[in-house]
Amino acid sequence: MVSIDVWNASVDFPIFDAKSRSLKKLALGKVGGKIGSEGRVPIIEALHDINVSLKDGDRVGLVGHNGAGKSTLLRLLAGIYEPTRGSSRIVGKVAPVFDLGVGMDPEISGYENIMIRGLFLGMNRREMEKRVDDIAEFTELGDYLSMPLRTYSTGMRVRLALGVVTSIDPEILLLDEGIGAVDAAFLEKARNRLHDLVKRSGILVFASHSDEFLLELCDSAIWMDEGRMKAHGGLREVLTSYKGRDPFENLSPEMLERIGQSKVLSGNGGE
Ligand SMILES: Nc1ncnc2c1ncn2[C@@H]1O[C@H](COP(=O)(O)OP(=O)(O)OP(=O)(O)O)[C@@H](O)[C@H]1O
Repeated sequence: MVSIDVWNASVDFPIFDAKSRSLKKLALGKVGGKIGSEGRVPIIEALHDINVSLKDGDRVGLVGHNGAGKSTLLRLLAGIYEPTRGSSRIVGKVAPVFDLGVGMDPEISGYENIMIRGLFLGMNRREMEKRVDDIAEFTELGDYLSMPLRTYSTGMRVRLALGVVTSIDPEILLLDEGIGAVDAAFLEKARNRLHDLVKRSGILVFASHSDEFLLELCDSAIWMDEGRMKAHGGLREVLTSYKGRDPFENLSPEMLERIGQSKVLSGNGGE
């Protein structure tokens, strides 16, 4: 059984080379975590007193302004960051998808990169060998898959990365919004694969600024603000408080169909 538990966790980043004048300016800014200082070294408190308990089947969206702590929280949930204070326990294999390009080697071929990236995301060689033809077909890269990755355009790299990411079987899937950067036509094609991926995942946590993606993939949400959890609950209610308007209003008929009528009617994502 997969689960993530975080108790009273904080994550600090001490900044050893900060300049005092620019720091004053930052403290007045609207975005980012809280900057304090212990002794002479300024500390960015990226996360403060976080309590989360996630179990199999949870699909959680992470929302909040730039610098609110979403990516840091994802890294804490992945076990990449240890809490500076408090504690956490992660049960299950984590697939962290923070940057589609991570784990790609420009000097080796597309085929070899499919393998390497799959291993990085927790699959084994046999599992990847079974999937490679399907991924190759999805990317539509044809003979390019035998060429070194450095010869690819940005969009071609994203196709490859999305092909691999959507082929894995994750117990805990942690997604940062990089997937939003793909061109619309290809994203449309990736959409079904993305849905299937989420269906196969035990736990999903997805940081995104896109209502549309959140509505499609999540049913609950956490609102981060200055490193704190400002709200945690049903997707509709959290998005409404965060945005100041109901995201379910004025949805296009296609969108309504995509996210499912029951989710809209239940109001809180069926919680
Ligand atoms: N490695 C780091 N060193 C120092 N400070 C950091 C580091 N990573 C994040 N921070 C700080 O922690 C705070 C939270 O950053 P984080 O990247 O988690 O925000 P975010 O909500 O993901 O933002 P965005 O929506 O802009 O991606 C910010 O104030 C940021 O400056």
